[in-house]
Formats: sequence, structure tokens, C-alpha cells
Amino acid sequence: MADIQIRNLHKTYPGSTELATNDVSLHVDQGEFMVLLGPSGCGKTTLLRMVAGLDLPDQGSIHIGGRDVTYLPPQSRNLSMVFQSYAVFPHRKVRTNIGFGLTMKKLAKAEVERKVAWAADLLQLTPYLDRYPAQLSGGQRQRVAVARAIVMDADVLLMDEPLSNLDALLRLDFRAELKRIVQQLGTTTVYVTHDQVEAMSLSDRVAVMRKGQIVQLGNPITVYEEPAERFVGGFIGSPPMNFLGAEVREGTLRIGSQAIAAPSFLAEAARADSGRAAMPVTVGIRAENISVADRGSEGTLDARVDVVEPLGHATLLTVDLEGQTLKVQVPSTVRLETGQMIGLRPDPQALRFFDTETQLGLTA
Ligand SMILES: Nc1ncnc2c1ncn2[C@@H]1O[C@H](COP(=O)(O)OP(=O)(O)OP(=O)(O)O)[C@@H](O)[C@H]1O
Repeated sequence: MADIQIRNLHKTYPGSTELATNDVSLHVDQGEFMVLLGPSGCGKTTLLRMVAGLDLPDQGSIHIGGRDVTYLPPQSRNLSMVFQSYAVFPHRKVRTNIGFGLTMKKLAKAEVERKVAWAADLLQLTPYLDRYPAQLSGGQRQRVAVARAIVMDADVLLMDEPLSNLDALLRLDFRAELKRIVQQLGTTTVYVTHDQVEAMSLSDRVAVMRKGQIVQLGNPITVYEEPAERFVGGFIGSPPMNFLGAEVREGTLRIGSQAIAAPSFLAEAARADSGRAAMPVTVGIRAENISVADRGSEGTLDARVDVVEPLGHATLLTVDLEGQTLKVQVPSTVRLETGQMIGLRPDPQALRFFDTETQLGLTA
């Protein structure tokens, strides 16, 4: 086990003018499970490839366990990798596939066999050791790739979308399995995904990336509940956070022609900004933090139900609030009709605020 210290990494690919990573710094603690999360093209894979030694940065440094590995080849970094295409050797049996790296390291045959048996047991592959990859399911093949990585006893495990080739159900199963294994091993892990659910469920901390930069780093619940900027709230969560245009005026939060109480820090900020009668803000609120209440009661906003989607465990509403659309999640016992006018009560504690111009979070 070792920590990873990434400092000020810059990378531009030849022929490109855009920075694939733009001054990225990140410390991954020893034994930590760090997820790099972000939309396609944000630089996650580039960052992982530089940690792996598959790409070199233009500037910056990478230390693993205190050792400067920035320009060392992959095999000198004591790490193992699982990448998207699971790249198991088709003409070799599962046991040979799993033991491949150990055999290359010239470990004694008995030692290779012992470790292969251990990894196969951990990944529930023991019954398949004498099969060829073509005789396995997608999930089993993926497990072979993981087994091959973990037998190496590396300091660091790097994974790039390792579940991307699996169908939804297999993904769910294997996600839990992966979490169990990595917790058991305690290996420092960096895991790339664009799937926010995977990031939430697996990570100790998540680094959310956008356009080559880390825009928020924190434990997944904090990132979900306290997005540092609008982009993060809109990327994480299903449905994503709702955003409403609003104004802070005379201690209230005005949304269209309606008003609810503004939190005191915002009311004060608006008062201090005396040059303007009202301060525009973007309000963020998650679907599950809005309840349906009697129209006209304290703290409620009138809205019209546009779509009712029963999900089984809950019902998802699409509502119209004076021309602004939002999603509301209510218990499945709440019966509502399309076109019905309802009162919405956002939980005041769950309201988030963003600067309308910069899109950055506003906090007390
Ligand atoms: N070999 C390459 N040559 C030129 N540009 C590249 C190369 N690889 C990546 N890029 C560019 O660098 C940027 C970051 O790409 P990267 O693959 O790191 O993103 P990503 O977040 O991993 O995306 P995805 O989720 O789609 O894999 C993108 O703009 C991409 O087009």
C-alpha cells in the first residue's frame, strides 16, 4: 500500500490545443478508494494513464509512496491495472490468465498456484479455472481481469471503467463484489467512471472533473448534498438537482410571482448589495427534498403537475412552476393527476444557492 501524490499535472496531446488535464493536483491516501468522475472528454482517463505511466505529463509530478515515478515506465511503478477492454488472453485458460503477471515475474510455480487459488476464491472463479475466456460470461471475464490485477500485490490498483462492458444487472452485482474485495485488500485504488451511481456507491472520496480540472473533491454524500457548483449538482444524482431562477428581495426568495423565506445569509448579502433592489440567484433543490403540501400554506409554492411517473418505490412528478420545470419525488401512496395544481414545500435545509453568473455555490 502507498499513497499517491499528484501535483500540478498539465497534459496536452500532440496536435491538440486543449489541455486534457489542466493543473491537476490530488492526494490519494494510503488504502483509499478514489473515484475520478466526470462527463466524456473531461480528462479522467488521461489522468489515470499518467499515474499508470502509459502517458507522460508536460508538467507536474506524480509520487507513489513518496517515490517520484513521473517518468518511470509502468512496470517500475508497482501498480496493477484493469482497463475497459478486459484484454484477457483468449487462448489461455482462466488460471493461466490470472497467474500471467506472476509467471512473468518468475515466481515459483507453487507460489503462482497458491495466489491464483486465493484470487479465484475471492472472485468466485474457482469452478472456472480450467475454462477458456470464450466459455465465460461477460461478468466472469471481467472478474478474471480483476483477479489478474489483484494477485500482483501491487501498491496501487488503477481501474478505468471496469464495469462498462456489463449489462445493468451484472453491473449491480459486480459493483458490490468489487467493493467487498477492495475493502478486504485495502489497496490504494483510483477508479475512473462517468457513472455517478458507481462513483457514489464505491468511493471513499470522489474527484469530480470537468474540462481537465477537478471541480470538487469530497466524500460522495457531501458532493451529492453540497455541490460546489451548478455543474456538479446537475451531473450527480438521478434525477439531477433541480435549478430555478430566483431573486432575493426584502428577506424573501422570489420565484416568479411567488415568495418563500430566504435564508438569513442570503438576505444579508442582498441587503449589503444595496445598489440593487434584488439579487438574482439560482436555487438548487433535489427531487426528494420537495414535498407536496396544501396550497397556500406557509413555505409552499403553487405548481401544476405535468407528468406523473410511478417508479414502484416512489412516484416522480414533473411539475411546472410558472414556466420553470422541476422534478419532485413523492411517496407512491400520493395520488395526483396530470394538470392538477398542487402546493410544493421545499425543505428549507436542503435549498442550495448558486451565483447566476459564475454558477459557483453560495454558502453562509
Ligand atoms: N490520444 C489522444 N490524442 C489526442 N487527444 C486526446 C487523446 N486522448 C484523449 N484526447 C483528448 O483529451 C481530452 C481528455 O480525454 P480523456 O480520454 O482523458 O477523457 P475522459 O474523461 O476519460 O473521457 P471518456 O469518459 O470519454 O473516456 C479529450 O478532449 C480528448 O479528446
